[in-house]
Amino acid sequence: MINVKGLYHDYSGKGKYAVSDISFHIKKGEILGFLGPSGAGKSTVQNIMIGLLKLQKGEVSYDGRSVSRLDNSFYNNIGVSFEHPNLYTRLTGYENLKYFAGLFKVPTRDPMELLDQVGLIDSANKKAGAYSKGMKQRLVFARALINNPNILFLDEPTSGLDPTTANKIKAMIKKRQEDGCTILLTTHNMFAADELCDRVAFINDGKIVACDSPRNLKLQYGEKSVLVELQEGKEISKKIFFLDNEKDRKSFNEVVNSKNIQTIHSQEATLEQIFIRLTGRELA
Ligand SMILES: Nc1ncnc2c1ncn2[C@@H]1O[C@H](COP(=O)(O)OP(=O)(O)OP(=O)(O)O)[C@@H](O)[C@H]1O
Repeated sequence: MINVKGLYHDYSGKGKYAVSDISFHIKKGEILGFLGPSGAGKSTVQNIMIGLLKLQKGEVSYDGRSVSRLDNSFYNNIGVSFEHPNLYTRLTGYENLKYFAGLFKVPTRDPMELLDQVGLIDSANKKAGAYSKGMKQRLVFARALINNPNILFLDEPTSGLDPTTANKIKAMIKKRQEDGCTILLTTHNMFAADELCDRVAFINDGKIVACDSPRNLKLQYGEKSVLVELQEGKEISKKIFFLDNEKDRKSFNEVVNSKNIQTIHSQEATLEQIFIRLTGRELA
């Protein structure tokens, strides 16, 4: 569906690339996560993909059609939710959605229904300028869905939201996916990436360093280990056994046979631990 090949971008024009040799694809109905720290190049790629930044070198295509040849019909079918809200602050939440709905030449959603779904129905008639940061973010998210897009670009859709609201937004993203929408989700948040994405691309210093499903990344790069709580006399102790290590495996077997085990937990690597292992950098 979406194909990106050998993408480079140089803001300075002096051969200093903000992103270089970026290649990936997104299948129809798939959620691909872009996970990386600030300045890694996530927004640069996203902006080239939606035509906000000019394509300098490489290819970006939608069903075989190059981004440099896209017309208005493309914009009728995409939804974009940026991290930094760009809203009409003097218009109410409802008016913002109504205004944006009017820009599309395709059937649009009922603004009130969307405001309800993102938990803003009680603030529908308040000016967007008086909204809190999290409310603005939800309004921008609702705006991205107003035209029932086939392709969604979401930048940090759940950052800074309380868990209940974040779960609502995640459920809406999943619902869009079930309806066949293809989604690029950009985030620093490994939990959001793990929960929502079919595949995750780790991006660091303008390059993709790994791209696979969260499960495969964990299997390929994580260390398999188990944490065991043991009762020894009156004492309870904890031990970690790394299952790729033969000596640890033997000791683990002995412990299992000793019947002193209170609890066993498998220790799965997190996407952040794998990111650090691959890049030497933290996500935050
Ligand atoms: N308009 C610009 N002019 C010059 N350099 C830029 C511009 N925008 C981004 N950059 C640089 O390009 C690199 C990649 O930035 P980008 O914004 O794509 O990263 P990001 O991963 O999206 O970061 P964040 O998570 O903070 O949004 C950084 O070194 C940044 O300083």
